[in-house]
Amino acid sequence: MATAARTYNDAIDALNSLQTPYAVIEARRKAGIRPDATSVREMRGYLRRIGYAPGDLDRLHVVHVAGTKGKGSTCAFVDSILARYRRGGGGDGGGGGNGLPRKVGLFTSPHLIAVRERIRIDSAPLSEEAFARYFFDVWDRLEARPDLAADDAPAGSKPIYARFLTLLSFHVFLSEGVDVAVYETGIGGEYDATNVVERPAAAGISTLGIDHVFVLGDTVGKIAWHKAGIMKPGRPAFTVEQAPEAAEVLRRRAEEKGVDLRVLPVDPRLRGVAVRPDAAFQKRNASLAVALAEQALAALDPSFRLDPAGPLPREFVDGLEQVVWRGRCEVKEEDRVVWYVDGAHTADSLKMAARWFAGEAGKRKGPRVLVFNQQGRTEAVGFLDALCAAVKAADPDGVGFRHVIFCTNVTYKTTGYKRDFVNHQYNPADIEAMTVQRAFADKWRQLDPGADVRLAPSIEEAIDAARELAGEEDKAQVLITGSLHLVGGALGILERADAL
Ligand SMILES: Nc1ncnc2c1ncn2[C@@H]1O[C@H](COP(=O)(O)OP(=O)(O)OP(=O)(O)O)[C@@H](O)[C@H]1O
Ligand SMILES: [Mg+2]
Ligand SMILES: [Mg+2]
Repeated sequence: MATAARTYNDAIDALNSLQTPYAVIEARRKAGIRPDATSVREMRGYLRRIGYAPGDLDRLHVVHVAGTKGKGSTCAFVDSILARYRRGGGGDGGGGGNGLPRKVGLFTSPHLIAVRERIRIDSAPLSEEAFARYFFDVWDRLEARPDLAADDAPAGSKPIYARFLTLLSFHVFLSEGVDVAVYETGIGGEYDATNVVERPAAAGISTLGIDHVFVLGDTVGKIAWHKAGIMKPGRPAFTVEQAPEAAEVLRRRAEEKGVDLRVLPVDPRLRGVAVRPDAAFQKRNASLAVALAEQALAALDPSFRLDPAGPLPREFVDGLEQVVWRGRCEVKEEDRVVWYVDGAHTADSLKMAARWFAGEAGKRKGPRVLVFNQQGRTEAVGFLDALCAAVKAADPDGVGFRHVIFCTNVTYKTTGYKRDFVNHQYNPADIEAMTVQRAFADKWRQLDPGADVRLAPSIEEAIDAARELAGEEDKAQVLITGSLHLVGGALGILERADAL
């Protein structure tokens, strides 16, 4: 990388060069190579190479969140609550002086609209300028000290995409004086890049289910083992009610580690708090967030305690009710279309999304339309049954989706991918031939022979096609779901600008 190239776009190009190519992923899969403890050792090596020791991360009072579903939502709730306590910030919590957060960091994945939204300070995505500057700091430090910690991180090497971003977040937050940072794990927990954090203010495990089977295992128990890896001895840990197999693994792992793991029911203090959507899963996320935010505030001010008998302070209520977490259960209304946008991409979360859409769209007339993709995951064919059935069952006419459009995640018809969405991890030949989309279409025709099933080579063309499907009088009711990349691209197109 030439040192003259230093813009945001240059940073994203450099970052994209750290993606593991499709061929390498395939080779590893075939050889059965899974991540193991070397990944965290490697992270420690890189951390040292960019100038930090794991103990430096203690200054961030990290709230660490793992889980199959609801990680991002839980993190967003915690961030939004903490924002109300920021010194000089939002609510009247700002007057208190000591013991309040000065700056709050938020690290989430994947991104919806732009890479830089994964690293936020005081809820705002890092600016392009700051992202580029910090990005090349880290890049240069890695190159300047190739030999340091060569045992853990091979000399001359660079960390892969997600690990680089995690290192970048530490550099950003420590440089900016962040004193509470909320961290979403990438994949799993035990071997996740974020697991270099040794003394979190609190760890939280959201709802467990099946995802990333190749890396984490094919049962909820095996998956729970990985997620449990973020719990640290002597540090507070929380989870929500889980499937029995998962609950048992979490309990055992907590015991081994000497962690007092608290299993939270839906918090009764949420009664009367308008959490959106008004669904059980979101109340579980909110319950977890309340406990995590309380621990974070207590880490800065040991006298901070919520009244267990309730009610929640205004700051908590506002934080929960006013959270902004885009691409999840979003509704956007146009002249001829109501768009329902949700980034669900696992079997369980797609069921939630279908139920949510069926409930909302059920209040209106107009043809129901599905825009769906899930690139590179053939098992997603199996997610379509529940989606089809849930929407059909909730339709008084028993029709369900009248039109179904399967598209790729290519953003635009003519110019291809937005830079932030370039993905080397999928087989380009499959995208070109629309292999997965064809398999989805075949499946849907079996599930519902009455539906009009189509393919679209890009998100833009899928949206154009959906707009044509509005009834004479009634707006088309369009659910866009299956992939966060699809949803992010769609929001960018619908808003004709970066939705950031
Ligand atoms: N606790 C939950 N249980 C089941 N589904 C959920 C839960 N929380 C959220 N969802 C669904 O999953 C979608 C993604 O939520 P969120 O971004 O919070 O999850 P995540 O764990 O960060 O997922 P990702 O794997 O994309 O990082 C939501 O739009 C919603 O449909
Ligand atoms: Mg995931
Ligand atoms: Mg997420």
